[in-house]
Amino acid sequence: MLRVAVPNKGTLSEPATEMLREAGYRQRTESRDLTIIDVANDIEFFFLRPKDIAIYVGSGELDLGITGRDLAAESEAGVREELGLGFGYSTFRYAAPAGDPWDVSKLQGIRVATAYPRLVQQDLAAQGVTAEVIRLDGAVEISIQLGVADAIADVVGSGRTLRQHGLVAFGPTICDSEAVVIARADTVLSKDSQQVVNRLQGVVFAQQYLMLDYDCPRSLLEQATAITPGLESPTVAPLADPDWVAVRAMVLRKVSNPVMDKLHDLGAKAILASDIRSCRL
Ligand SMILES: Nc1ncnc2c1ncn2[C@@H]1O[C@H](COP(=O)(O)OP(=O)(O)OP(=O)(O)O)[C@@H](O)[C@H]1O
Ligand SMILES: O=P(O)(O)OC[C@H]1O[C@H](OP(=O)(O)OP(=O)(O)O)[C@H](O)[C@@H]1O
Ligand SMILES: [Mg+2]
Repeated sequence: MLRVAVPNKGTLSEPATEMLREAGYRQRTESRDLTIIDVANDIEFFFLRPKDIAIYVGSGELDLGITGRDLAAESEAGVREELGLGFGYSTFRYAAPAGDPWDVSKLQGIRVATAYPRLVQQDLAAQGVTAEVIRLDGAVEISIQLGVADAIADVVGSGRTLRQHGLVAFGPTICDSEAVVIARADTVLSKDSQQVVNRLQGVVFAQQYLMLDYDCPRSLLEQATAITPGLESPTVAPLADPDWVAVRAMVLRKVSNPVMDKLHDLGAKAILASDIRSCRL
Protein backbone atom coordinates (compact mmCIF):
# COMPACT_ATOMS: atom_id res chain seq x y z
CA MET A 1 0.00 0.00 0.00
CA LEU A 2 1.32 3.45 -0.99
CA ARG A 3 1.88 5.91 1.90
CA VAL A 4 1.29 9.59 1.21
CA ALA A 5 1.70 12.61 3.54
CA VAL A 6 -0.72 15.55 3.50
CA PRO A 7 -0.42 18.78 5.57
CA ASN A 8 -2.74 18.49 8.58
CA LYS A 9 -2.76 22.23 9.45
CA GLY A 10 -1.89 25.65 8.09
CA THR A 11 -2.18 27.35 4.72
CA LEU A 12 -1.59 24.23 2.61
CA SER A 13 -3.87 21.82 4.45
CA GLU A 14 -7.27 22.58 2.92
CA PRO A 15 -6.20 23.14 -0.70
CA ALA A 16 -4.04 19.98 -0.60
CA THR A 17 -6.96 17.88 0.65
CA GLU A 18 -9.28 19.48 -1.91
CA MET A 19 -6.87 18.71 -4.74
CA LEU A 20 -6.51 15.07 -3.66
CA ARG A 21 -10.32 14.76 -3.53
CA GLU A 22 -10.55 16.24 -7.00
CA ALA A 23 -8.01 13.65 -8.15
CA GLY A 24 -10.35 10.92 -6.90
CA TYR A 25 -8.77 10.06 -3.54
CA ARG A 26 -10.62 9.53 -0.28
CA GLN A 27 -9.72 12.19 2.32
CA ARG A 28 -10.46 12.60 6.02
CA THR A 29 -13.71 14.26 7.09
CA GLU A 30 -12.66 14.65 10.72
CA SER A 31 -9.89 17.26 11.15
CA ARG A 32 -8.33 15.37 14.08
CA ASP A 33 -7.77 12.16 12.14
CA LEU A 34 -4.08 11.50 11.48
CA THR A 35 -4.50 8.68 8.94
CA ILE A 36 -7.09 7.40 6.53
CA ILE A 37 -7.05 4.41 4.22
CA ASP A 38 -8.32 4.80 0.67
CA VAL A 39 -9.12 1.15 -0.03
CA ALA A 40 -10.16 1.68 -3.66
CA ASN A 41 -6.80 3.23 -4.55
CA ASP A 42 -4.73 1.16 -2.09
CA ILE A 43 -3.25 4.26 -0.44
CA GLU A 44 -2.86 5.26 3.19
CA PHE A 45 -2.83 9.05 3.73
CA PHE A 46 -1.02 10.50 6.76
CA PHE A 47 -1.97 13.98 7.99
CA LEU A 48 1.22 15.54 9.34
CA ARG A 49 2.65 18.96 10.18
CA PRO A 50 3.81 20.52 6.91
CA LYS A 51 7.26 21.10 8.42
CA ASP A 52 7.71 17.39 9.22
CA ILE A 53 6.58 15.95 5.89
CA ALA A 54 9.95 16.16 4.12
CA ILE A 55 11.57 14.29 7.02
CA TYR A 56 9.18 11.32 6.66
CA VAL A 57 9.53 11.24 2.88
CA GLY A 58 13.32 11.78 2.92
CA SER A 59 13.77 8.91 5.38
CA GLY A 60 11.80 6.59 3.09
CA GLU A 61 9.01 5.95 5.63
CA LEU A 62 6.46 7.56 3.31
CA ASP A 63 6.45 7.38 -0.49
CA LEU A 64 5.16 10.85 -1.39
CA GLY A 65 4.25 14.05 0.42
CA ILE A 66 2.70 17.44 -0.19
CA THR A 67 4.53 20.34 1.45
CA GLY A 68 5.93 23.80 0.67
CA ARG A 69 9.07 24.13 -1.45
CA ASP A 70 10.55 26.37 1.28
CA LEU A 71 9.84 23.79 3.99
CA ALA A 72 11.36 21.00 1.90
CA ALA A 73 14.51 23.10 1.38
CA GLU A 74 14.72 23.97 5.07
CA SER A 75 14.46 20.30 6.08
CA GLU A 76 17.59 19.27 4.09
CA ALA A 77 15.91 15.86 4.13
CA GLY A 78 17.06 14.58 0.73
CA VAL A 79 13.81 14.97 -1.19
CA ARG A 80 13.09 15.68 -4.85
CA GLU A 81 10.31 17.84 -6.19
CA GLU A 82 8.00 15.89 -8.52
CA LEU A 83 5.32 18.47 -9.24
CA GLY A 84 4.32 22.08 -8.45
CA LEU A 85 0.68 22.19 -7.37
CA GLY A 86 -0.15 25.82 -8.23
CA PHE A 87 -1.24 26.96 -4.75
CA GLY A 88 0.47 28.17 -1.55
CA TYR A 89 2.55 30.65 -3.54
CA SER A 90 4.84 32.69 -1.30
CA THR A 91 8.28 34.24 -1.23
CA PHE A 92 10.79 33.95 1.57
CA ARG A 93 12.33 37.38 2.20
CA TYR A 94 14.42 39.42 4.56
CA ALA A 95 12.49 42.28 6.16
CA ALA A 96 13.24 45.07 8.61
CA PRO A 97 11.66 48.29 9.94
CA ALA A 98 10.56 50.64 7.15
CA GLY A 99 12.36 53.97 6.85
CA ASP A 100 15.98 52.85 6.63
CA PRO A 101 17.49 51.82 3.30
CA TRP A 102 18.20 48.12 3.98
CA ASP A 103 20.29 45.69 1.99
CA VAL A 104 21.69 42.28 2.86
CA SER A 105 25.17 43.60 3.77
CA LYS A 106 23.53 45.58 6.60
CA LEU A 107 22.68 42.27 8.31
CA GLN A 108 26.37 41.84 9.20
CA GLY A 109 26.69 41.31 12.96
CA ILE A 110 23.00 41.87 13.80
CA ARG A 111 20.18 39.55 14.93
CA VAL A 112 17.91 37.97 12.28
CA ALA A 113 14.84 36.08 13.56
CA THR A 114 13.33 33.29 11.47
CA ALA A 115 11.45 29.99 11.54
CA TYR A 116 13.71 28.77 8.69
CA PRO A 117 17.23 28.99 10.23
CA ARG A 118 18.96 26.69 7.71
CA LEU A 119 17.67 28.56 4.67
CA VAL A 120 18.80 31.82 6.23
CA GLN A 121 22.24 30.56 7.31
CA GLN A 122 22.79 29.16 3.82
CA ASP A 123 21.74 32.39 2.14
CA LEU A 124 23.81 34.58 4.46
CA ALA A 125 26.86 32.37 3.89
CA ALA A 126 26.35 32.61 0.11
CA GLN A 127 26.24 36.41 0.43
CA GLY A 128 29.33 36.50 2.68
CA VAL A 129 27.43 37.94 5.66
CA THR A 130 27.68 36.74 9.26
CA ALA A 131 24.65 37.42 11.43
CA GLU A 132 23.16 35.95 14.60
CA VAL A 133 20.22 33.80 13.52
CA ILE A 134 17.46 33.64 16.16
CA ARG A 135 15.18 30.62 15.69
CA LEU A 136 11.48 31.20 16.32
CA ASP A 137 8.46 29.03 15.51
CA GLY A 138 6.04 31.60 14.09
CA ALA A 139 4.65 35.14 14.38
CA VAL A 140 8.18 36.20 13.46
CA GLU A 141 7.07 39.70 12.36
CA ILE A 142 6.50 40.75 15.98
CA SER A 143 10.00 39.75 17.15
CA ILE A 144 11.68 43.07 16.31
CA GLN A 145 9.06 45.03 18.25
CA LEU A 146 9.57 42.65 21.18
CA GLY A 147 13.32 43.26 21.14
CA VAL A 148 14.73 39.82 20.30
CA ALA A 149 15.81 40.67 16.74
CA ASP A 150 16.84 43.57 14.48
CA ALA A 151 15.62 42.06 11.22
CA ILE A 152 13.67 38.96 10.15
CA ALA A 153 13.48 36.47 7.31
CA ASP A 154 9.96 35.15 6.78
CA VAL A 155 7.28 33.91 4.43
CA VAL A 156 5.51 36.71 2.53
CA GLY A 157 2.16 35.97 0.90
CA SER A 158 0.09 39.10 0.33
CA GLY A 159 2.58 41.27 2.28
CA ARG A 160 -0.18 42.31 4.70
CA THR A 161 1.55 40.99 7.84
CA LEU A 162 4.77 42.88 7.04
CA ARG A 163 2.87 46.13 6.46
CA GLN A 164 0.87 45.69 9.65
CA HIS A 165 4.11 45.54 11.60
CA GLY A 166 5.83 48.47 9.86
CA LEU A 167 8.31 46.22 8.05
CA VAL A 168 9.60 46.22 4.46
CA ALA A 169 11.09 43.32 2.53
CA PHE A 170 14.56 43.83 1.08
CA GLY A 171 17.28 41.95 -0.78
CA PRO A 172 16.89 39.19 -3.35
CA THR A 173 14.15 36.61 -2.71
CA ILE A 174 15.65 33.75 -0.70
CA CYS A 175 13.11 31.19 -1.94
CA ASP A 176 10.13 31.26 -4.33
CA SER A 177 7.70 28.74 -2.90
CA GLU A 178 4.48 26.91 -3.74
CA ALA A 179 2.94 23.63 -2.63
CA VAL A 180 4.85 20.72 -4.17
CA VAL A 181 4.73 16.94 -4.30
CA ILE A 182 7.98 15.47 -3.01
CA ALA A 183 9.58 12.02 -3.16
CA ARG A 184 12.82 10.65 -1.75
CA ALA A 185 15.70 12.07 -3.81
CA ASP A 186 17.69 8.89 -4.44
CA THR A 187 14.86 6.61 -5.63
CA VAL A 188 13.02 6.14 -8.90
CA LEU A 189 9.24 6.64 -8.53
CA SER A 190 7.28 3.40 -8.37
CA LYS A 191 4.47 2.91 -10.88
CA ASP A 192 1.90 3.55 -8.13
CA SER A 193 3.60 6.77 -6.99
CA GLN A 194 3.85 7.95 -10.58
CA GLN A 195 0.11 7.42 -10.98
CA VAL A 196 -0.63 9.69 -8.01
CA VAL A 197 1.67 12.37 -9.50
CA ASN A 198 -0.04 11.99 -12.91
CA ARG A 199 -3.50 12.33 -11.42
CA LEU A 200 -2.51 15.46 -9.51
CA GLN A 201 -0.84 16.83 -12.63
CA GLY A 202 -4.18 16.31 -14.40
CA VAL A 203 -5.99 18.40 -11.78
CA VAL A 204 -3.30 21.13 -11.85
CA PHE A 205 -3.56 21.36 -15.64
CA ALA A 206 -7.35 21.37 -15.48
CA GLN A 207 -7.25 24.29 -13.02
CA GLN A 208 -4.75 26.25 -15.08
CA TYR A 209 -6.37 25.74 -18.51
CA LEU A 210 -9.73 26.36 -20.14
CA MET A 211 -11.12 24.67 -23.24
CA LEU A 212 -11.88 27.23 -25.94
CA ASP A 213 -14.27 26.45 -28.82
CA TYR A 214 -14.99 28.86 -31.65
CA ASP A 215 -16.08 29.05 -35.27
CA CYS A 216 -13.74 30.73 -37.70
CA PRO A 217 -13.77 31.61 -41.43
CA ARG A 218 -11.49 29.09 -43.16
CA SER A 219 -9.56 32.02 -44.68
CA LEU A 220 -8.55 33.18 -41.15
CA LEU A 221 -7.68 29.75 -39.76
CA GLU A 222 -3.92 30.25 -39.85
CA GLN A 223 -4.13 33.56 -37.95
CA ALA A 224 -6.66 32.11 -35.47
CA THR A 225 -4.58 29.03 -34.65
CA ALA A 226 -1.54 31.27 -34.15
CA ILE A 227 -3.58 32.89 -31.34
CA THR A 228 -4.67 29.49 -29.93
CA PRO A 229 -1.91 27.01 -30.75
CA GLY A 230 -3.16 24.61 -28.04
CA LEU A 231 -0.79 22.22 -26.31
CA GLU A 232 0.11 20.03 -29.29
CA SER A 233 -2.03 21.50 -32.03
CA PRO A 234 -5.66 22.68 -32.09
CA THR A 235 -8.51 20.43 -33.26
CA VAL A 236 -10.03 21.76 -36.49
CA ALA A 237 -13.36 20.32 -37.67
CA PRO A 238 -15.40 21.13 -40.80
CA LEU A 239 -18.78 22.90 -40.48
CA ALA A 240 -21.84 22.54 -42.74
CA ASP A 241 -20.83 25.83 -44.36
CA PRO A 242 -17.62 24.98 -46.28
CA ASP A 243 -16.23 28.50 -45.72
CA TRP A 244 -16.20 28.00 -41.92
CA VAL A 245 -14.41 25.64 -39.51
CA ALA A 246 -14.80 24.83 -35.80
CA VAL A 247 -11.65 25.10 -33.67
CA ARG A 248 -11.00 23.64 -30.23
CA ALA A 249 -7.87 24.36 -28.18
CA MET A 250 -6.73 24.51 -24.54
CA VAL A 251 -5.69 28.00 -23.37
CA LEU A 252 -4.17 29.21 -20.12
CA ARG A 253 -6.99 30.46 -17.91
CA LYS A 254 -5.13 33.65 -16.94
CA VAL A 255 -4.83 34.80 -20.59
CA SER A 256 -8.18 33.46 -21.77
CA ASN A 257 -9.95 36.84 -21.88
CA PRO A 258 -7.33 38.68 -24.00
CA VAL A 259 -7.20 35.58 -26.24
CA MET A 260 -11.00 35.67 -26.68
CA ASP A 261 -10.81 39.42 -27.45
CA LYS A 262 -8.19 38.79 -30.16
CA LEU A 263 -10.26 35.98 -31.73
CA HIS A 264 -13.35 38.18 -31.70
CA ASP A 265 -11.44 41.09 -33.33
CA LEU A 266 -10.12 38.68 -35.96
CA GLY A 267 -13.65 37.62 -36.93
CA ALA A 268 -14.20 34.37 -35.00
CA LYS A 269 -17.76 33.71 -33.82
CA ALA A 270 -19.45 31.70 -31.03
CA ILE A 271 -16.34 31.76 -28.84
CA LEU A 272 -17.04 29.51 -25.84
CA ALA A 273 -14.79 28.89 -22.83
CA SER A 274 -15.46 25.88 -20.62
CA ASP A 275 -13.87 24.41 -17.50
CA ILE A 276 -11.83 21.25 -17.68
CA ARG A 277 -12.42 18.98 -14.68
CA SER A 278 -9.37 16.75 -15.04
CA CYS A 279 -7.12 15.50 -17.81
CA ARG A 280 -4.13 13.33 -18.78
CA LEU A 281 -1.86 14.95 -21.31
N1 LIG B 1 0.34 33.68 3.91
C1 LIG B 1 0.78 32.71 3.13
N2 LIG B 1 0.55 32.71 1.81
C2 LIG B 1 0.99 31.70 1.03
N3 LIG B 1 1.70 30.65 1.49
C3 LIG B 1 1.95 30.62 2.79
C4 LIG B 1 1.52 31.63 3.68
N4 LIG B 1 1.91 31.31 4.91
C5 LIG B 1 2.57 30.15 4.81
N5 LIG B 1 2.60 29.73 3.55
C6 LIG B 1 3.24 28.53 3.02
O1 LIG B 1 2.63 27.41 3.65
C7 LIG B 1 3.60 26.45 3.98
C8 LIG B 1 3.41 26.03 5.41
O2 LIG B 1 3.31 27.14 6.22
P1 LIG B 1 2.21 27.19 7.35
O3 LIG B 1 2.34 28.52 7.96
O4 LIG B 1 0.90 26.76 6.84
O5 LIG B 1 2.72 26.07 8.29
P2 LIG B 1 3.37 26.22 9.68
O6 LIG B 1 3.90 27.61 9.86
O7 LIG B 1 4.30 25.06 9.88
O8 LIG B 1 2.12 25.96 10.54
P3 LIG B 1 1.39 26.97 11.50
O9 LIG B 1 1.42 28.33 10.84
O10 LIG B 1 0.00 26.39 11.61
O11 LIG B 1 2.19 26.92 12.76
C9 LIG B 1 4.96 27.06 3.64
O12 LIG B 1 5.37 26.48 2.42
C10 LIG B 1 4.69 28.51 3.44
O13 LIG B 1 5.50 29.08 2.41
O1 LIG C 1 2.03 38.14 3.58
P1 LIG C 1 0.81 37.62 4.28
O2 LIG C 1 -0.29 37.26 3.36
O3 LIG C 1 0.36 38.55 5.37
O4 LIG C 1 1.19 36.22 4.97
C1 LIG C 1 2.41 36.03 5.62
C2 LIG C 1 2.24 35.42 6.97
O5 LIG C 1 1.55 34.17 6.87
C3 LIG C 1 2.30 33.17 7.55
O6 LIG C 1 1.97 33.15 8.88
P2 LIG C 1 1.01 32.05 9.56
O7 LIG C 1 -0.40 32.52 9.49
O8 LIG C 1 1.31 30.72 9.02
O9 LIG C 1 1.45 32.14 11.07
P3 LIG C 1 2.88 31.74 11.69
O10 LIG C 1 3.79 32.94 11.49
O11 LIG C 1 2.57 31.49 13.11
O12 LIG C 1 3.38 30.53 10.97
C4 LIG C 1 3.73 33.68 7.40
O13 LIG C 1 4.60 33.11 8.38
C5 LIG C 1 3.59 35.15 7.57
O14 LIG C 1 3.59 35.52 8.92
MG1 LIG D 1 2.93 29.47 9.45
